[in-house]
Amino acid sequence: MTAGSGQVYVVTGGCGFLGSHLVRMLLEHEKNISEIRVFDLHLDESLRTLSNDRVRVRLISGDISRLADVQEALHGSHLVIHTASLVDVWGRVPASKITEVNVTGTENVLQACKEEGVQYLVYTSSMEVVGPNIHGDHFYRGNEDTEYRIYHKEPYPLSKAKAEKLVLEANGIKIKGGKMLYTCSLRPTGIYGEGHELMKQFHRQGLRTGRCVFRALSPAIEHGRVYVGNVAWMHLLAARQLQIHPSTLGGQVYFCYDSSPYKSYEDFNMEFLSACGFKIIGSRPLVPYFLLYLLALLNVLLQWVLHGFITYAPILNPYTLAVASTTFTVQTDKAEKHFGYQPLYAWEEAKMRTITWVKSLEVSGKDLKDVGEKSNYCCS
Ligand SMILES: NC(=O)c1ccc[n+]([C@@H]2O[C@H](COP(=O)([O-])OP(=O)(O)OC[C@H]3O[C@@H](n4cnc5c(N)ncnc54)[C@H](O)[C@@H]3O)[C@@H](O)[C@H]2O)c1
Ligand SMILES: CC(C)[C@@H](O)CC[C@@H](C)[C@H]1CC[C@H]2[C@@H]3[C@H](O)C=C4C[C@@H](O)CC[C@]4(C)[C@H]3CC[C@]12C
Repeated sequence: MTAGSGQVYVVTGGCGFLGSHLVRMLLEHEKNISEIRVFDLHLDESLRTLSNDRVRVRLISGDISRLADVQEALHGSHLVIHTASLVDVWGRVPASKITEVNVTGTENVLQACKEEGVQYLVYTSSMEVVGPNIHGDHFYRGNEDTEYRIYHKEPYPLSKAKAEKLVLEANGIKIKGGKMLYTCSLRPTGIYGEGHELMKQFHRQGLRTGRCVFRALSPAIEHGRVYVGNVAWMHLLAARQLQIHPSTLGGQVYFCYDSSPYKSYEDFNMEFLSACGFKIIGSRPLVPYFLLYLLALLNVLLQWVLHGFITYAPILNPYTLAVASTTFTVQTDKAEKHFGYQPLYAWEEAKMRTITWVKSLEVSGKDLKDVGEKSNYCCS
């Protein structure tokens, strides 16, 4: 197939953690495309070099919350994978900004699909549109049909739930050219893998404490995690099959899953950090929950006091503690049944790829210098 004879895909948020893996996945495994438009507020110029004689990678700088930017990016395209989002549960940005990007931005994508005659939209949603809620209701090996007391108060999950609802309701609407728009929504659980910003923070934090991770969460609380490569693969397959079987996938939601083990958030992270000599201290939480909650409240107070002077957004706050302390695991085969999804990467490979990347953080030495670590000190 010569360049230019295939389809044009738009990946919003294509320079992000998931987005950049998705662009590479499309380049490697999707033979029906001739152009990938990477639409993002913050461009990663290295993606431009991924163009080859078959597929052009075109970087488009734009703001998803500006309709004109989105219309221009979607003009003449065939399909949109909408991953752009402000992922913030730490109070880094105002709630209004999260709504503007995640909800208004999604409205703009839908409006642009309608006006530009783009027939297919795959939306990157999140487990958070379901939970966990702050009541501590566990979601244990649940699926897309599991009843759950959904309760959102925080801006981020609220925005993802609103955006997903808009996307699903838009399935089947008439668009320019008399065609119909087909949409589906993918709900990843906690994504891990090469480039995960939060893992970088945990690594840096661990270096500051002599490669010791002090257990704060009960090991009995399980959190579903999914490898970024498998999330990208599921998006590719959903995009492909939405075009072939729109009545099957249209208006549907799918949890993203693979064979990553069910573990507590901390124990799962140690699967990678232990390869760098990190050790987790304590077989059960070292501090009582009420003390952790008080620390979380103190962080909220400090964030409020420092607001306007500096952005104080520590990992621990009442919301992240509640989420981390509530089991949320999925067990489903809906994506396999509807569009033949099977994880592309087995757990062992996903683990080794992630370990290789975490180890590269050490080789870069930047983290070590930042925390003044002199050697590979390992706590006893
Ligand atoms: N990371 C996870 O654990 C996780 C889990 C479930 C779902 N998700 C979802 O996956 C998607 C990608 O998340 P991620 O972890 O890769 O986050 P990320 O922050 O790495 O990527 C988001 C991208 O969106 C871009 N963006 C933000 N605001 C924009 C705007 N106004 N206009 C255009 N682009 C904008 C950012 O520049 C970034 O490149 C999001 O929709 C998120 O809700 C993430
Ligand atoms: C300070 C400790 C208690 C520390 O271990 C807390 C971990 C906590 C910051 C994370 C635990 C679960 C994470 C969330 C989960 O993986 C799913 C998410 C959905 C996604 O759409 C956005 C990110 C997140 C909310 C993710 C954020 C970090 C955690 C709360």
